[in-house]
Amino acid sequence: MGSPVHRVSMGDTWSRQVHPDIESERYKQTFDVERLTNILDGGAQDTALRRKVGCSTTASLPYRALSGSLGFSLQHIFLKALRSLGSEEQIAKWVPVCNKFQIIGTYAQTELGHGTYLQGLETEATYDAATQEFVVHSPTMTAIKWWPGDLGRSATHALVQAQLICSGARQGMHAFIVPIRSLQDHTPLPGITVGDIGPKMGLDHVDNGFLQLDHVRVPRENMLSRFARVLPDGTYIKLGTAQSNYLSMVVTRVELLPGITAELQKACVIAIRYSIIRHQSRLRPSEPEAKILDYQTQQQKLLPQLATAYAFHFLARSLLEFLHDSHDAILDRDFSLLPELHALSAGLKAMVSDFCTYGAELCRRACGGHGYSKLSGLPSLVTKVTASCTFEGENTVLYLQMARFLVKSYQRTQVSLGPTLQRSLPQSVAYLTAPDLARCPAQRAADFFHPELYTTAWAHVAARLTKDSVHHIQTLMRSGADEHEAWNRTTVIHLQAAKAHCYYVTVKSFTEALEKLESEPAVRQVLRRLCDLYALHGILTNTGDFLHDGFLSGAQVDMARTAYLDLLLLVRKDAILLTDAFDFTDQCLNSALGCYDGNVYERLFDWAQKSPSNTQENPAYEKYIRPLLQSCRSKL
Ligand SMILES: CCCCCCCCCCCCC/C=C/C(=O)SCCNC(=O)CCNC(=O)[C@H](O)C(C)(C)COP(=O)(O)OP(=O)(O)OC[C@H]1O[C@@H](n2cnc3c(N)ncnc32)[C@H](O)[C@@H]1OP(=O)(O)O
Ligand SMILES: Cc1cc2nc3c(=O)[nH]c(=O)nc-3n(C[C@H](O)[C@H](O)[C@H](O)COP(=O)(O)OP(=O)(O)OC[C@H]3O[C@@H](n4cnc5c(N)ncnc54)[C@H](O)[C@@H]3O)c2cc1C
Repeated sequence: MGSPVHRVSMGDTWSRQVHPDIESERYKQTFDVERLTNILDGGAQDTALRRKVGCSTTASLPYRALSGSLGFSLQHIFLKALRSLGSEEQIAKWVPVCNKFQIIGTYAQTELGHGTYLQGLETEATYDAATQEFVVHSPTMTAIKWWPGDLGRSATHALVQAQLICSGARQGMHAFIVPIRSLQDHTPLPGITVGDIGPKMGLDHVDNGFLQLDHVRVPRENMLSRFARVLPDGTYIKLGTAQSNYLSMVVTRVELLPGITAELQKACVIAIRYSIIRHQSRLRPSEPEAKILDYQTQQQKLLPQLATAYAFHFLARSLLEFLHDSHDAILDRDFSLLPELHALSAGLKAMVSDFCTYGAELCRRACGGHGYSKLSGLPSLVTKVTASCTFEGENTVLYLQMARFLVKSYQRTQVSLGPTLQRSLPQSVAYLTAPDLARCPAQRAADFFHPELYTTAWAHVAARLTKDSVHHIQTLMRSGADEHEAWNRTTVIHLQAAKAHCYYVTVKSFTEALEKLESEPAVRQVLRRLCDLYALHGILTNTGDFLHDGFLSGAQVDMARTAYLDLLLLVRKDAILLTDAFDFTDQCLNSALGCYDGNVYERLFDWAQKSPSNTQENPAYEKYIRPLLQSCRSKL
């Protein structure tokens, strides 16, 4: 019995019955799907709430909970920046008008010439004490704000990140609320040149725009002043750190994780359901054509992606909890947790978006020709999730921020060892001072089904790569390179260390989530297999890192592979139920391949016949085809 949300439509006959191939996969329930959905949502009441407010999937709830009715849009990012960087008075003034959509906000930071390097942003906000205003200006063409979402046609206000100039000095990047369109007729205000940046790879529903500012004046009160203030006479009061005004990016990177993960979850649902319906070739000449999910290579393509989608769900939840636990302290200017929060938000946003993009494309390719059809829902999903590798911070740059944190944490262990250091090292890098196993203790394949064993293995590799990167820098500096050159010539190793650390954090958060499921043995067992699969898949796709110093032997890699291949068979049995638990509606999936009832071919044919090219006159016939055919006939 499917969950309530999945009553199949009462349309055509084929849409009234669930395809027997899918039905048979749901018949053998080894765990309660609805219970798993509840766990993903955070409880049965949360599932009911989500279904009631129309959230499409379990990943939506953290979003909705965070952003209220706004969903994840630029208005949400504008609001988040306001709450992070604004004073209580500014929050009280601007949040209500945002929530009532009396204004439409966007977050305008990136410029034509700079996106990553924030210290290079050129937009200026010069304080004029005579009028107590800031003059916000684009001094060069490369200073034009470029990319902000909803700026092209929609936004009425922009949160403009600009270099503050006051007290005769440049004070660095600060945030200013700048009205850009009239609330009466939506026309650009004086000094504002605004428009759309043109066609993009995807996300066509978002009007990314440009904004050129020509000496636009805004009142002193429009500089967000939680972490810095400008007094009426122009005196600059610093209340935070140089990077305090970067806080809203930290928050957004964390809050994007559920939405990015949902794209991989959707891709898995579509590709796995399709792989049950699609029969192609024969496993044995004497048998009927096989479900393609029964081929080990198809399992190898899709099931680690399913495991990743679950791993990232629990990772996102863990990081959201860390954000909630630390955010209030940071707003109160206790920045002790900010370095770790920044490093985690940067590195994990990079990893989640990288792997969700890779996984979504793998799911698309695993559907063969129909995966290339837009009717599958996969091409637009891939182009959408691809954007997340760039927006909110380009991934390489963000991995390097994580690496910077690892290097600094390790260098602290080099200067002073002892119990006080162990306590003071941030929790996510505590393994840097933990006693390190030189060799993996595994004696047989089954040993790799122990979370402690593979978590330790990942910690070992992350620690080794971090140490390698530090030693590489030190070697280069001993040979005469300065710190900047040494850093740059080590960034390839930094990236390896950051990625291994992110994998370790993900495995750890998944195992910790499982520890809380003692009262759900059946669900816990199926999730445990996914955790095992995620960890072992990572080891087997990075065996070099584990073999490098002999931590794993070749024989042990063979054991891990045996365990992994056995897991594929076990997870395959529950694959459909695990995709059902994400609780996507057919409408949300928007896929002829991924519908709950599995009637793929009927939908493909029905949707194809309804596509515009089949419902409108053929524009090419009169102009090209008929003249061509006639001219060829006349020559016969
Ligand atoms: C798939 C779809 C899913 C969802 C569906 C929704 C679809 C529609 C919605 C789409 C939403 C997208 C909206 C997108 C918005 C944007 O893209 S906004 C713009 C984002 N831009 C960036 O992220 C810029 C990236 N660059 C930076 O963050 C910084 O320039 C830098 C790279 C971090 C460098 O910083 P900088 O100060 O220049 O120098 P460093 O020397 O590296 O750092 C100095 C110290 O500061 C610390 N630090 C850096 N950043 C932060 C931070 N954010 N918070 C706290 N601390 C920070 C850094 O660690 C250094 O500290 P020490 O090591 O102690 O010195
Ligand atoms: C769909 C989409 C929506 C967006 N929405 C917004 C928005 O709403 N508001 C907003 O302000 N911005 C937005 N952006 C802009 C986005 O934040 C920037 O594009 C992003 O931060 C990357 O910066 P960049 O474009 O300058 O890339 P660059 O930094 O120029 O990247 C180009 C290459 O340079 C490399 N590189 C750069 N610096 C370094 C370094 N220090 N070390 C090593 N390699 C480096 C990068 O790794 C990359 O390979 C959006 C972008 C997209 C694609």
